[in-house]
Amino acid sequence: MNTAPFIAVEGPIGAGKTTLATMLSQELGFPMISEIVEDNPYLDKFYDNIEEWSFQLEMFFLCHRYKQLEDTSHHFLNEGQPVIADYHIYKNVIFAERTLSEQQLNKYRKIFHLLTDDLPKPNFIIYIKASLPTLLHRIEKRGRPFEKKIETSYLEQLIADYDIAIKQLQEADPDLTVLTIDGDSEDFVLNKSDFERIAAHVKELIK
Ligand SMILES: Nc1ncnc2c1ncn2[C@@H]1O[C@H](COP(=O)(O)OP(=O)(O)OP(=O)(O)O)[C@@H](O)[C@H]1O
Ligand SMILES: Nc1nc(=O)c2ncn([C@H]3C[C@H](O)[C@@H](CO)O3)c2[nH]1
Repeated sequence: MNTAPFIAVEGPIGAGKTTLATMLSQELGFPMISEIVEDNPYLDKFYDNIEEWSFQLEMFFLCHRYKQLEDTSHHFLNEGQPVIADYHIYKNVIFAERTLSEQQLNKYRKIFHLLTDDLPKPNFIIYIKASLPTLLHRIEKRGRPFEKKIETSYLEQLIADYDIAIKQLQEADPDLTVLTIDGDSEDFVLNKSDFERIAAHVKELIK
């Protein structure tokens, strides 16, 4: 079990996870681990045809995150070095439940548990909640070509899935601290005082 702070920034697609995790990593001086996007060979295909490519994509994310968290455990957390990540490993399940068929999901769950049960889990989650218009605006602003195919209904479902999942994680682990940020009203990119308030809150929590 890791005792050093392990912070995960979470929230639906485009909520600002990577942006906030990067800013906090600089502010706190913690190394950051970040998910693979541009070099992911399946994302483009997946958004073209979710049914056809979901198993490949979910397995790709799972294997990539597994390796990253194993390395993080060896090199940082086991050495008492705090870490910040722009994802929580449970994100795999949130997406898999939304994208896989029942049969695929049964197989996936077994592999997920085999791979992740003994991995270090974050003791802090910064959950960026944001509404559909905010997410659509940020995804458009970021301009990844393959994300132009994202359906509004998919995003809407993920917003609801995230609320449920964060609650479940909290209920399952009394030692987990969740800091929820209103991504619609708090603008940590353009408003310096918003970021300073979030950073001060995080510093207080991990003291
Ligand atoms: N609080 C904010 N105010 C304004 N713009 C923001 C804010 N947070 C993020 N952005 C912008 O929104 C876009 C998406 O942010 P980012 O890539 O950090 O999201 P993400 O949650 O990591 O996305 P993904 O789920 O795809 O990994 C970026 O262009 C970023 O600059
Ligand atoms: N299906 C699916 N499963 C995941 O575990 C997952 N993690 C991230 N993503 C998508 C969201 C962004 O478009 C892009 C970058 O975060 O990748 C995922 N998609």
